[in-house]
Amino acid sequence: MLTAALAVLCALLVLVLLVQRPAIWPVLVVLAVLWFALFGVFRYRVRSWVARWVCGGSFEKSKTQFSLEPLSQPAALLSGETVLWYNTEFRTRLMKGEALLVPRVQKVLPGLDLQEARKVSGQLLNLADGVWSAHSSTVPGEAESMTLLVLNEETALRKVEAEYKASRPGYLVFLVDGYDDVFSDMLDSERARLLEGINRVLEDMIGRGTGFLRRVASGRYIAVVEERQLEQFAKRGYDVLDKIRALDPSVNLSISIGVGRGAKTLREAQDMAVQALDMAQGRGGDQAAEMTPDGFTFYGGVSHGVEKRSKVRSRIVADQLVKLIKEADHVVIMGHRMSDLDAIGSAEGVLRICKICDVPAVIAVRRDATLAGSLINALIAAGQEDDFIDPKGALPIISQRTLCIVVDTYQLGLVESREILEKCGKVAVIDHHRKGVGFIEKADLVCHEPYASSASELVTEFLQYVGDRDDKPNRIEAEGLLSGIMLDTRDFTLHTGVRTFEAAAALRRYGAETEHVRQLFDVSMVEYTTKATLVSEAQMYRGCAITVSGEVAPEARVAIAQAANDLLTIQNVEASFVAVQVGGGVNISARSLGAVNVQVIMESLGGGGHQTMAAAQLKHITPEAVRSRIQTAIDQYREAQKKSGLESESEQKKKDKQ
Ligand SMILES: Nc1ncnc2c1ncn2[C@@H]1O[C@H](COP(=O)(O)O[C@H]2[C@@H](O)[C@H](n3cnc4c(N)ncnc43)O[C@@H]2COP(=O)(O)O)[C@@H](O)[C@H]1O
Ligand SMILES: [Mn+2]
Repeated sequence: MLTAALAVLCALLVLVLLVQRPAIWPVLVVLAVLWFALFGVFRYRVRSWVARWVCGGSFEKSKTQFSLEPLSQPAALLSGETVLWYNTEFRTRLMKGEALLVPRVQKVLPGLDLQEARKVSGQLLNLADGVWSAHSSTVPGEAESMTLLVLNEETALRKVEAEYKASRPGYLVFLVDGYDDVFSDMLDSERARLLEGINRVLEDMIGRGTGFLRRVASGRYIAVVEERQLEQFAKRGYDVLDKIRALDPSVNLSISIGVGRGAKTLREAQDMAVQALDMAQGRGGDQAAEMTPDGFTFYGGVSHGVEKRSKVRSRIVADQLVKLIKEADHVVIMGHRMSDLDAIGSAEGVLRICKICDVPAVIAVRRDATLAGSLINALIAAGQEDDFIDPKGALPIISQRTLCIVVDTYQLGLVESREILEKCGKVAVIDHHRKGVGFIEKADLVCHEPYASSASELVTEFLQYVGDRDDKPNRIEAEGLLSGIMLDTRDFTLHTGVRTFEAAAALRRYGAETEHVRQLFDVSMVEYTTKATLVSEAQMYRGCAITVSGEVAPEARVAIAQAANDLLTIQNVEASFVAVQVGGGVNISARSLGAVNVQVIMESLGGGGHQTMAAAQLKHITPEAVRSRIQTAIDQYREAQKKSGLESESEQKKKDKQ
């Protein structure tokens, strides 16, 4: 700064002199020529004079300088950030042989950060077509600080490192979704054509690299490839999913892919791939799930899943559940926070199984924070008040022999009480939600069926395999289970399979009255008016109805979910999003009729759920900001749909009009 100011001052003085005394022009020219000539001849000397001036006489021609000069690595001496001296290696390898007078170090070594270079690991720099590690040590002294900089060329080493990383093995498992269902009724020739198509697509995908692919069972393949190839797959969003789907759009053909990436060993990569496949399947299939040491990443999942469930498995799980219950001293059953009719209905069904097994059991529920108050009240009125306990009240009865049965959620973060879960010696989980991250690990029994409509449907099936003929739920319990099914299928309009109706028929046989079930859904006047306002304020965006609102009455929170449901009954609404301010944040309920996967959209906002019913809770944000986040998420989803050839009807119509 000071130098620059002095230079400007000198230039100004010379200018004034030249104007005042034009006669000195020739003298100035001679002086300039002399300066350049002397500088050319003595430039190395000048540099050493400057170095001596700054470093003191002790460096120039000192033993230190003589020892640094022949060093095989480039070395330089800096004052502050100015290069005062450098050895021959530095000049030839980093300055292309050019000798610069006191340049700034960042000019010679772009990107150098002296603080970084001072660390033990040094700083990696890309310089002169190579990779260098820079190490420095500084003698403090503010502007007069002295720094010794030494550089090591690591180009070859880094190439080996990059190659090592790029050639690490990754493991993939491919599974054709619902293989038996898809191929069982097909003509042999048709099956052969499709299987050949799948083989071709997968061989083409894997064959491009150095890896290999093997078919290990019907509809199941494994592959081992290099990391560089996995990087390409991820970059292309696992477009193999689209290619498989496109093989025959008239059949519901899709695959799920589990990928183990970044593992230390091949065995670990295989374990990760199997876990990831489980995740992809648990989320409804037709997607790729990558597992790395940092967690899961999902690709695809824009189409409908294929049902994959067997009654045999249901019976096996029922037997295992009974065994666990009989081994326990107590059973504590709980659902998710802000429990609903499915959580309490299925919990009550499990409680009936415990009663059949003659093991003491209770449902832990916060009665001041539930959406199933109508069902709880009906059960209390029927004399079953002892079935319920506040989560805190349940803690004293829990021992290492106590079994905790979690229903209607698999997520650790959503359970009614984490303390109960942690205190119980054993845990069983019964859930129907598509899988996301954050699930309860190390459960002794997991019944996770994303193809079931509800937890109540699963528990109704178990009840058919437990106890004797007369050991059945009573009328109110059956109505609770039926209300759970009706809640999650939106009165049998969505997510229903043959087994949903079989379960409903069984509940009817146990005495469930549909009129009573309907009454469990009755709303208060404030809930109804809140819902009506939310519905009336909706705006359309790319086939989706979006409502954004400020706070609603706390006792009318269920209206958020109900408004999202009701918006779907409006023509041309493929999905609905109701965003309402709750404290400093915003809660969103999202619903669809199946053509749009709202789980994927809500996941992009940090929430989750399943294909037709999902939600998210955003913190520290205004409702209007949420509107634009929802719209961006819809845009991204629509683009992904377009890429997969699964454009929605409304989007297609809009295009046709243009
Ligand atoms: N952060 C999250 N991460 C993952 N998954 C999440 C998250 N937040 C919510 N979810 C899941 O998303 C779906 C939808 O939730 P929702 O709040 O929009 O709707 C649930 C209830 O509020 C709603 N409901 C309860 N009682 C009634 C009623 N009487 N009438 C209408 N609607 C009602 O129904 C939804 C029940 O969902 P379920 O428990 O999953 O069956 C949900 O899956 C969250 O778990
Ligand atoms: Mn629920």
